[in-house]
Amino acid sequence: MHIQSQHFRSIWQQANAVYIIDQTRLPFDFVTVELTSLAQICHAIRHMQVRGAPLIGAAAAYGVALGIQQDASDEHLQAVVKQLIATRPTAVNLAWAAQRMQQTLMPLAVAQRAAAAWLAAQAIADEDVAQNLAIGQHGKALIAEKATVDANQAVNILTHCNAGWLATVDGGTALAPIYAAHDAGLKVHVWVDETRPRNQGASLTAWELAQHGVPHTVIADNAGGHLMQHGQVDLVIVGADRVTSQGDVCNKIGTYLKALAAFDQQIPFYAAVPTPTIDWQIARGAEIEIEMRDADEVAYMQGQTATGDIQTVRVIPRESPALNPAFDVTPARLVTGVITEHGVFAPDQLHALKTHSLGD
Ligand SMILES: CSC[C@@H](O)[C@@H](O)C(=O)COP(=O)(O)O
Repeated sequence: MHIQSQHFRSIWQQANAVYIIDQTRLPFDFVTVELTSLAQICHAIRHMQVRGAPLIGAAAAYGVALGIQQDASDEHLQAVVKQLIATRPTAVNLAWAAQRMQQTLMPLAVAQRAAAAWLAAQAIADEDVAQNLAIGQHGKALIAEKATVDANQAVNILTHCNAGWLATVDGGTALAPIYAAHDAGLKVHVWVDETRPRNQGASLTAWELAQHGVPHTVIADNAGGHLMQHGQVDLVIVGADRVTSQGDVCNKIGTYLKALAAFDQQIPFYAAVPTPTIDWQIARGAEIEIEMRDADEVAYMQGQTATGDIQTVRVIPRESPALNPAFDVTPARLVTGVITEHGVFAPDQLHALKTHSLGD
């Protein structure tokens, strides 16, 4: 069976447990995991069994629900929220979702909170799916504009990291317009950046696109600029972990270099994000905390041997240190537009969304 977003969400609740797809096992094994405690949710977020800004937001919401089942007092609820927010610093959806859970639950009687928490988490998950569907429709129009130049030629879209349905509850952000265009019969082809060090592009985006039947090619992270120079990229669409109020885009490390090359080649560069990814508290991308992850993620790579075994191998000298900043910031001046569930906005027009999102 081809596994597509319509068969699975990337996270779901059943009885008093939460289920996820273990993304550290893809593309080789499709494994679902049952999580029954706050500690297990925190571990899954930290170790990237679940990852992607919208998905870790939803995971945090379900984590609050799991964390308060035995004790829903004010003190414990606040401690649970704090613990979840500490798991990863950069994607703002995590703090947004945990804080929204707290704001929803605090006014309720303590005895009502455990049950209400499941409903509140479910609402966050459902909203994410609806937002991504809308992003898909708005972004599809941008792809369709490119397709009208020559309907027989595929529109070539470059993406970085994984911002597909696996990075969200369902539907994806950067991949939502691509799925919508492909499903509507438009010819698309996706250049998939491998996205070292964790290879979310090579392992996850490529897997998703293959399952969905979307034509794509995996490229080394360094190939994008060359392809742009040779007219082989029509537009770039990436996701984001946080977008500031003035439109600076924080996304997986390496995104900035793609934006620079796209700008130089006058290729449109879009970030696709649901509004919970916009941080209205921060104007400048320099204010965002960039997660520094374990250097071993750079020093080692995981792969499958010809006989099917999964192996982890070291790829740098034993004596060489490594550094692993997980995200970078693309300044607003390099960003053509931000594709949201409410439409496409130039970075300097994003503020028009503020009342919308805060009112949500
Ligand atoms: C949809 S989130 C934006 C993505 O492009 C990407 O940066 C991302 O998935 C976050 O990275 P990860 O470190 O895998 O959680």
